[in-house]
Amino acid sequence: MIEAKGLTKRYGKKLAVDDLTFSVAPGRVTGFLGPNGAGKSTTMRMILGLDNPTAGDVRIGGKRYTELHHPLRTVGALLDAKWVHPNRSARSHLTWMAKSNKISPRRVDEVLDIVGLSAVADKRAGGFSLGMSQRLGIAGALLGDPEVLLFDEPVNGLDPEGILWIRKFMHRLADEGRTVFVSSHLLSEMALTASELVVIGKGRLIAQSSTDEFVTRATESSVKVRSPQLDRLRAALDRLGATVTAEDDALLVSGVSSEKIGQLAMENQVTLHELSPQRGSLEQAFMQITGDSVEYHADLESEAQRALATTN
Ligand SMILES: Nc1ncnc2c1ncn2[C@@H]1O[C@H](COP(=O)(O)OP(=O)(O)OP(=O)(O)O)[C@@H](O)[C@H]1O
Repeated sequence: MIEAKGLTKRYGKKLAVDDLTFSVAPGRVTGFLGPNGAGKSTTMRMILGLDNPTAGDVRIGGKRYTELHHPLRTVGALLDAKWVHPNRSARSHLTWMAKSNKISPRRVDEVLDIVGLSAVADKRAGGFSLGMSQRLGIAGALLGDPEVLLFDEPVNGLDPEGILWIRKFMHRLADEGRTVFVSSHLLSEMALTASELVVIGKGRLIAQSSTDEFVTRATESSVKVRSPQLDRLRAALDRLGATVTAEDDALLVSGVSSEKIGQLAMENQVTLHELSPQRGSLEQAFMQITGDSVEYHADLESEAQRALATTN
């Protein structure tokens, strides 16, 4: 469990992280979304004790990072996959990490196996592809068998196979009951990977909710209706004040729930061939929410606060 309360970081005049309060629960993958410069890396660095908050605090399992006796056994992180010394082999890099954290050298072979690098364990890390480097970084994060894992943009630059591997791996870690917090600006990827989202913009919290809720709340929801008596249904919808658009042999209705449309159809003896709520994509939701419109920001911030109030 990660809990941030009023987390704030100021660099000179720049407020990089502004009063962030959110929590990340175990047993699921939580995505950390925000446009470039939103403050994701700064937040992750504060979780890991690499930067001190200007105000507020962030705890892992109730403790600040600096209070953890064996940090690597509590929290593992992949921040930058390319920080490994290029002349070191994967095994010697991990052995060095294990030694300096009092972790049994046996664990090195275990994590190499978990991430599928056993066959290249003695090769120079400098010759690794990005995908292999990411796996090595993840092996390092797993060394202490930690409950909490942080990944900063883990799929950046990976090919589809590498992306799929990371996605499945995150799910596996969450299924093992771990807390998995992963930042990305690849929204469609997050929609497939994360079941929960923490969304920030300009250092501030915009939303914390399930991925489904986030998309439904942020994109205009409409309902597609097909019927052999569309004209009659349309007239009834017009009387109700719904917004109706004709689309091929169907109507797209917004402002009225699918339940209400079904009820209306029955009351007007209209046969329905389709009644399907249309969902927006995570991209649409994200662009709408983090777009530059100040008014919209204000709206969603209060909406986010309401959402938080109901979950607290
Ligand atoms: N050490 C620093 N000194 C001054 N400003 C900083 C420092 N680190 C970050 N910033 C600024 O703080 C803001 C947040 O940066 P941060 O890297 O946390 O964002 P991010 O969401 O991770 O962005 P990206 O997706 O581009 O990595 C940016 O405006 C950045 O320029």
